[in-house]
Amino acid sequence: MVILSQDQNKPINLANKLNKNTNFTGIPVIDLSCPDDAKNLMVKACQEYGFFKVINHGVPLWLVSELEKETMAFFNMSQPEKDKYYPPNPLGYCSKTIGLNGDTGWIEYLLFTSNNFPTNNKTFSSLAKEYVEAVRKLGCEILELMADGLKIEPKSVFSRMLSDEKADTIFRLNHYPPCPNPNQRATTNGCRNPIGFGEHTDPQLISIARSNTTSGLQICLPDGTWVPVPPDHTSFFVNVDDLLQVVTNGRFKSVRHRVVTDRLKSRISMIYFGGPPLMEKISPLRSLMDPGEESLYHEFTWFEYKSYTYRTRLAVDRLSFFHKRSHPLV
Ligand SMILES: C=C1C[C@]23C[C@@]1(O)CC[C@H]2[C@@]12CC[C@H](O)[C@@](C)(C(=O)O1)[C@H]2[C@@H]3C(=O)O
Ligand SMILES: O=C(O)CCC(=O)C(=O)O
Ligand SMILES: [Fe+2]
Repeated sequence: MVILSQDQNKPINLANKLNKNTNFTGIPVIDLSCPDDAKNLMVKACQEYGFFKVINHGVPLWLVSELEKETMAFFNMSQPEKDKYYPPNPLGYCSKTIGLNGDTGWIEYLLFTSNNFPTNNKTFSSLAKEYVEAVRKLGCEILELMADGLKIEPKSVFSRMLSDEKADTIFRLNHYPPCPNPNQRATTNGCRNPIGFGEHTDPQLISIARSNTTSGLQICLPDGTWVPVPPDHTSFFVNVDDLLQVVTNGRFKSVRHRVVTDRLKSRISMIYFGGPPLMEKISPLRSLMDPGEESLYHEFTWFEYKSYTYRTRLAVDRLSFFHKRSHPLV
């Protein structure tokens, strides 16, 4: 097992010291050029960790690196220039504050929807649009493989929610500047590295992330151990989000994750959040459940879940509010 040393992101091997997760062999890697293997390995990864990396994904690398260049150019602008796109409300530019409920991080970001780009730079907005469309298609392909791997019909049972013209897509460009000053190194929950983005689960169905070569992303394993995700700028990292946990009646796990900053290097990440139409009703899929199996969650619309989410702090376990055992009468 690998965890982070106190000062830096240097991994230290504690496999013999902690008797936890000694069978964690690293982030699952799914090769999309072999769909028959991919669907089974994906289901396993979603059940065990709610997280995996995809390779041979088909998203053109030129598009990814051009968008990264434009993103860097945006964040390299002067603060007054960037502040023209502030406040996010909820879409736009923001620095240090995350959400509206008191969360902060060593981060600045741009948040927008697929057809609502906040800056007036034409190259930047058309690259972002093309990128979001390519990653949305990748998301549909991944969700179809998941349905296939779970042996449920139709294959589009999950992906139709991302391909719907009313799908609630959010796109986020994050910049984590280097954080050299120990006084600014806010720490949380036993994490001794400065926090870029505090721990949370993503509320949507799936999130698809790509970052530059700087490390920082960590995921929480089911036993509570945090493990670093080695960066890979040519691949995508896929998170199971809260809604996918609900529709699979808890078979897939929504992954808790966070980002720590680096002392010297800046980190850029681009994340597509695939949400369904706001009025989509979310509940466990009957076709997936065993005979006699009870639904773990109350039914809700994505609008209800999203509204609740945006009223809560980042680290809150939001799904428990909709869990029948925690709230039998809701
Ligand atoms: C503190 C918050 C930021 C967030 C909305 C929330 O109230 C709780 C969930 C957060 C999150 C996490 C995943 C995505 O980055 C995000 C855009 C989302 O949909 O939920 C953010 C929200 C945000 O940054 O506004
Ligand atoms: O920057 C990252 O890699 C992850 C950020 C994140 O979790 C988010 O934006 O929801
Ligand atoms: Fe996230």
